Amino acid sequence: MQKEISQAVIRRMPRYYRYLGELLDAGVERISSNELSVRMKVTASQIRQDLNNFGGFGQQGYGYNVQYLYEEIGKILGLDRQHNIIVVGAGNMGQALANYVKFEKRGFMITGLFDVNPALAGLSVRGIEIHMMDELPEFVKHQRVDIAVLTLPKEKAEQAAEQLVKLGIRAIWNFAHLDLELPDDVVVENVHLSDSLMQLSYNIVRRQDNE
Ligand SMILES: NC(=O)c1ccc[n+]([C@@H]2O[C@H](COP(=O)([O-])OP(=O)(O)OC[C@H]3O[C@@H](n4cnc5c(N)ncnc54)[C@H](O)[C@@H]3O)[C@@H](O)[C@H]2O)c1
Repeated sequence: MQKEISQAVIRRMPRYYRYLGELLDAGVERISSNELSVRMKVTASQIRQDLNNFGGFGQQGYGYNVQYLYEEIGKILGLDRQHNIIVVGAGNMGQALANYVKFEKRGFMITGLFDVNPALAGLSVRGIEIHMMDELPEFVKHQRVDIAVLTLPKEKAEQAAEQLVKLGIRAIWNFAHLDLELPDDVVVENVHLSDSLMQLSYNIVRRQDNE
């Protein structure tokens, strides 16, 4: 059985991946955990500990091979395979996500948008068609869907998620403002930009109070 890795470690992985990608673009072939720690502002021991969860990857006296580490972390994060995505709720947020081309570079392919507003039927965003919700069962029957993105009003999110789960979708990237609770075999990532904004606000206030 695979060793269970803590979610805290997993949450740090995309950041390693991003930094290593930047190093690769800059032509850096190898890096020590000390150098990486200075760039990333985390301790070298944290980096070693994190990467040891997956078997290390470093060599004593050599450091890390950037290309190798980048690819290995990519595999850990499942970026070595294609994920087909549908977007449920083709309003501002849904269309903005569909317009973002960089997801494709990482293997996340948006294959369809879905909505209930008949005014959007048959329109497309960057060549990706907007379908009506009642077409969803047929779509899912013919096309593999790995992830559903929820960008519809909060009040409609729970019901839509249940429908998606019934249709066999096992991963949900939820942008609606509620924390979805779904069966254990469904993975959910709730994204709340406003949480991040409130965190920023807290730090602004704290700084002002200390001035
Ligand atoms: N998580 C975040 O950080 C974040 C940031 C911005 C917005 N949001 C949330 O994202 C959601 C969408 O925001 P928006 O600005 O794009 O809103 P919007 O009104 O522009 O778009 C919502 C779309 O969902 C469609 N819709 C309504 N009911 C539906 C259903 N049952 N099935 C499918 N589609 C349905 C509407 O017709 C509309 O096109 C909202 O819940 C909003 O609160 C979240």
